[in-house]
Amino acid sequence: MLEQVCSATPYGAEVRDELAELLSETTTGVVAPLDDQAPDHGRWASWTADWVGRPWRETPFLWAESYFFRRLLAAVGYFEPGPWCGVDPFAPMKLAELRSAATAETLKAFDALPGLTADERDAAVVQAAVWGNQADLAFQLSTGVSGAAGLVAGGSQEFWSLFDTAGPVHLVADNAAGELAADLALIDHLLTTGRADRVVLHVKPTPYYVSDATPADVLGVLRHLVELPGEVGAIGQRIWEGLRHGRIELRAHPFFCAPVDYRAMPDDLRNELASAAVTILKGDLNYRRLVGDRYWPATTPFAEAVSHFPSPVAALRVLKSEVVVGLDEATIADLGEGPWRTSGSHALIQTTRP
Ligand SMILES: O=P(O)(O)OC[C@H]1O[C@](O)(CO)[C@@H](O)[C@@H]1O
Repeated sequence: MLEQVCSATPYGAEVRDELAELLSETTTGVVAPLDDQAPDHGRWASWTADWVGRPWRETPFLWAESYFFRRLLAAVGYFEPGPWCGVDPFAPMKLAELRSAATAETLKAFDALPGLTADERDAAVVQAAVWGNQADLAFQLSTGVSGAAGLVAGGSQEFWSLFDTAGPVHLVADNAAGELAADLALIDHLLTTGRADRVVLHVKPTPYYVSDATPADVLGVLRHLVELPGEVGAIGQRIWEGLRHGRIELRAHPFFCAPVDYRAMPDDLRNELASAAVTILKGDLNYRRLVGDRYWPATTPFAEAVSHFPSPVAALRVLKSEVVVGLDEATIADLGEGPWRTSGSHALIQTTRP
């Protein structure tokens, strides 16, 4: 990943040296504190206090991944006044993904939506939002992604049955490019079918996990959509208007890049999500932060694992890590010992109300 970052942007020797030091520290060294004065310094000081000075290999994986991305941004001068201030080191990868043949195919598929029955449309937009999560650049770098084998839990009907109360729907997004386009199509469907009268879209405040969506990526995807013909262009236009008129709100709370799970949500975010009719959480990392990043027995009830969450929840996720709950014994027996938990070949839709 660090090599990709170096070849995607012509950083000078100083930045390249910082990245080389980060590689050496994270693979063989001990955790160093942040040495920048970015506005989030104080927050990170409390999240890192327990781990500074300890070997990286002893730190919890969820924490290590997040801190690695925070340190990577510092190393490329993202927070310091200078030429690289605010320059997203992953932007070239995200742009390439948005312009790729695979994304073009995903977007083209949305043109079929108007010709489907209402039930088929319901199923198609949920399916696109779930499997869009396969397109994840950090994951592709670490595994080389495989095909889609099937859902291990839930389905479109279970998902839609959750939308029977008034109030805003919150969607906590994951990756940019094709996945975000599918999420925007889902938001459009929520609004056009009257399942939601307002949607709040949460993205990351700063670049993260290579392909995670930031506000700049939302604009990039939206500009791409509105230039396309057909239904996908119409979806882009409606989302654009939704943002202009407040039916859709965009947020980038700092907690979405925090190295801790959702049990530690700060009060402002908790209070906001408490008013949600439903919160939709996309992707593997959000799932790990939702249920807790632990090797749970897979039969642990989903409702039990997410009982701390302040609103009804729908998790849409491709499985990319060992963490999974809410499966039944028969499904686990069918899946057997293979790499289904981590290969990206299986997905799930899980819902619950508090
Ligand atoms: O983009 P997503 O679906 O959150 O996936 C991110 C996942 O990819 C990895 O970074 C690498 O497999 C996992 O650690 C992480 O949970």
